[in-house]
Amino acid sequence: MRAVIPYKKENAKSRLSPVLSKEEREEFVELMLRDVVDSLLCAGITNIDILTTSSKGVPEDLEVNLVVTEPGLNVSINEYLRTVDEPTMIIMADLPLVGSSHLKKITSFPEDVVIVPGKGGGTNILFLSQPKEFTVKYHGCSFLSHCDITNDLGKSIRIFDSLLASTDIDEPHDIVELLIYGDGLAKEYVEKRFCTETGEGRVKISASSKLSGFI
Ligand SMILES: Nc1nc2c(ncn2[C@@H]2O[C@H](COP(=O)(O)OP(=O)(O)OP(=O)(O)O)[C@@H](O)[C@H]2O)c(=O)[nH]1
Ligand SMILES: C[C@H](OP(=O)(O)O)C(=O)O
Repeated sequence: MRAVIPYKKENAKSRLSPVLSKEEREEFVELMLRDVVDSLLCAGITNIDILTTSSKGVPEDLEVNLVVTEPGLNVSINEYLRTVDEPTMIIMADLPLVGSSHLKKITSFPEDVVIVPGKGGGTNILFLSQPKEFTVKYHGCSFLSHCDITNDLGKSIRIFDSLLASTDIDEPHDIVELLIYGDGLAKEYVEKRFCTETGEGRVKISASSKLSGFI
């Protein structure tokens, strides 16, 4: 079994630009990557490929294999899948709330394809028992696309339903979940910059006292 993490550091997480500078986002995405790698290793998944647009963006101390590709998420993953012959987990780098217990559970299901939905119709994790046959289609409503692709292949499917595994950190309000439920490096990073604001309705983030203003 192996895992592949698509990873682009350059100008990462542009949707967080209202609350983090380019340098901060690039620092933050690296910490989220470290959290994801840590969860994989804790789950016993040690064969980890990072599919990256530049080897310079990946910390040298991580125990991973680098696969450097041209930009383009779908094309690079689909090329990669043609080269693998064992069950493969495609896991995004922006999942600091995913824990080893989720990953162990995901790899224990008997279905051909396990999908962890992402917020807003995305796909956070795809676990493929036969990756060579599968073609991914990220962006748009990729969750439904991946269900359709699985059905068209005549494969069985399991949807893994989990708040923490389904929370990808894309937009400023996602940082609330990281502040509440996180326990890794990415959580430490946001704790220094933001705090939670409680009132009526959902918890919000605001800039911590060292920074100014509400978000
Ligand atoms: N290898 C590779 N990975 C990518 C590419 N684009 C995004 N990724 C990774 O794919 C995953 C999901 O991407 P997004 O959530 O859209 O992340 P992003 O592109 O940094 O964020 P936005 O700029 O806000 O869209 C993350 O792990 C990214 O690091 C790419 O062109 N190539
Ligand atoms: C890559 C994309 O990520 P999102 O933009 O939903 O974070 C998806 O899951 O299809």
